[in-house]
Amino acid sequence: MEYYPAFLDIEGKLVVVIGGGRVAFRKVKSLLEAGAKCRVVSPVLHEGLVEFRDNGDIEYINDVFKEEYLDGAWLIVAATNDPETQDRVFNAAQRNRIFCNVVDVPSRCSFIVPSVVKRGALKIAISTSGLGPGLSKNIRKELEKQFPESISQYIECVGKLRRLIINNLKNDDEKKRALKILFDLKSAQCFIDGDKQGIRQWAKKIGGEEALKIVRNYYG
Ligand SMILES: C[C@@]1(CC(=O)O)C2=NC(=C\c3[nH]c(c(CCC(=O)O)c3CC(=O)O)Cc3[nH]c(c(CC(=O)O)c3CCC(=O)O)/C=C3\N/C(=C\2)[C@@H](CCC(=O)O)[C@]3(C)CC(=O)O)/[C@H]1CCC(=O)O
Ligand SMILES: NC(=O)c1ccc[n+]([C@@H]2O[C@H](COP(=O)([O-])OP(=O)(O)OC[C@H]3O[C@@H](n4cnc5c(N)ncnc54)[C@H](O)[C@@H]3O)[C@@H](O)[C@H]2O)c1
Repeated sequence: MEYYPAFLDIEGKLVVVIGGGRVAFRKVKSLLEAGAKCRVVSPVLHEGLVEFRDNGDIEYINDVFKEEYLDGAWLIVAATNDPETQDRVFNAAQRNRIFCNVVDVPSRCSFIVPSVVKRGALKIAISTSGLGPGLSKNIRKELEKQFPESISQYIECVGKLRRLIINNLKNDDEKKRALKILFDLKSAQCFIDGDKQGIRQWAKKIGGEEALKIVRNYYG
């Protein structure tokens, strides 16, 4: 299967999760982190989901799957341990043209969930197209070592400096030159190492005093 990778704006949109076990909990957790509204349908709930329910983080329906519970969904996750229910959820989703993740049958997923390295605005999504989810997880752990938390500040700086370049430099060649320096990965290493002098030199080359002011907010 050749998948089309994309990042979804799921903020405030309803995702219906059928099933309330460990896998449902993992999917709900990441959906909530992305700002989705979650409706969980299951007669039994994993302890993490009980906590979400008690905190008012999810809408909980204490019942077995019924098609009407899919009303209003942008996405559906079928995370039960019952193959017949998984089939019914998938068929209803197909009929209604709603993307559906069937956690135990890759061939019945109209979307699959990647493993994700999260470093502020930087998200590195990893998938094996369903061949080895455990491998995706281990690749994530390796990449997390290469991209420590401090890289989040670098990404924030890059965003601000890029706006500065776009707003201030009208000459195409100058803009290109500044963007090339901006995106040079050597500067990422300066942030990882806490190399203030390197960061200042980088900023100065990009946009002089104005750029320096921006990075000073992060590194004095
Ligand atoms: C990435 C991650 C995202 C997430 O779930 O948030 C994710 N699975 C994760 C972990 C994980 N899943 C499984 C294990 C045990 C080891 C192993 O089997 O490998 C572990 C490891 C663990 O739990 O430690 C078992 C498993 N998974 C699927 C099946 C069904 C099958 O393959 O037939 C079975 C067998 C069930 C059984 O045996 O009954 C199916 C899928 N799992 C996917 C995603 C999609 C493909 C992703 C890709 O393209 O790589 C896909 C197709 C559908 C989907 O779920 O979207 C998350 C890691 C998050 C992280 O920590 O970074
Ligand atoms: N995709 C993945 O990442 C992944 C990882 C591990 C396992 N799995 C597979 O995912 C499935 C779920 O795993 P789990 O560990 O969460 O299982 P689990 O047994 O902990 O949970 C299953 C849940 O489904 C609910 N349920 C059963 N029938 C239902 C129905 N008709 N309507 C609503 N809810 C119903 C149960 O109440 C329970 O809460 C299993 O088939 C497992 O093999 C997938």
